[in-house]
Amino acid sequence: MLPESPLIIALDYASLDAALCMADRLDPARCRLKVGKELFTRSGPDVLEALHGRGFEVFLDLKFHDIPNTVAGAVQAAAEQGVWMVNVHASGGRRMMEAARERLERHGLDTRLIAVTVLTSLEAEDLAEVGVMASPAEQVERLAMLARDSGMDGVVCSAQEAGRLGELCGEAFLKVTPGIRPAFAATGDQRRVMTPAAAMAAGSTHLVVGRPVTRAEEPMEALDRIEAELGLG
Ligand SMILES: O=c1ccn([C@@H]2O[C@H](COP(=O)(O)O)[C@@H](O)[C@H]2O)c(=O)[nH]1
Repeated sequence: MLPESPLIIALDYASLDAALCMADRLDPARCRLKVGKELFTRSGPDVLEALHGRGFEVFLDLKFHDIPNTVAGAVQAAAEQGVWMVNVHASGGRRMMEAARERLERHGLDTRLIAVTVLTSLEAEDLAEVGVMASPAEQVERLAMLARDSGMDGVVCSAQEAGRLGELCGEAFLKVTPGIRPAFAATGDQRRVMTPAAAMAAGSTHLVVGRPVTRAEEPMEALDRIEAELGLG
């Protein structure tokens, strides 16, 4: 793995075969991979073993959100399967995040643990409908500071908030940003989006890219274009 590559490709596929077909076209020296709810629910831990066997570092994006004891157990289970990164929802609260952190420490597990702030598919009206009257930027700041104070290594946020979080939480605090949309890609269900180059300039530490690559007619060409935009390779 080239440590300077910020790219995490989201393997959002409905079968293990389809996911591995894409993984076999990718290079662990050029990107990390993300396994999310759909693929993990269909394939279970087998997908992690298969990707680790191919040399990839894996972000298990299951966004745990439950009572502290349950989330701590889930985070431990993920870490014991060797994933590079795992996440919880910051809105699960301080005690939940602290329990997850404490569990990893107690077992000597060094998996990165980050917290989702406000999903990149949400905008102000969506937050208002669920009773959050703050703007997305304000809510992201609130949850990011809580996540930092609860021992998280970083957060999932949109690139639009990354710069401000750098000021508030420091450069070393991870800003993992989905909602990455190169100029050639459709926005789809995402709302708080940015291009790859703009996201890096804004302070993202990692870029999560799914459909702009995985649903492209020529996925490798799409990845090449993103890397060229970032000056990689
Ligand atoms: O706030 C969030 C948190 C997670 N995601 C996940 O990232 C990818 C994005 O995929 P695209 O196809 O590039 O939109 C996807 O797996 C989401 O579950 C997010 O988009 N926003």
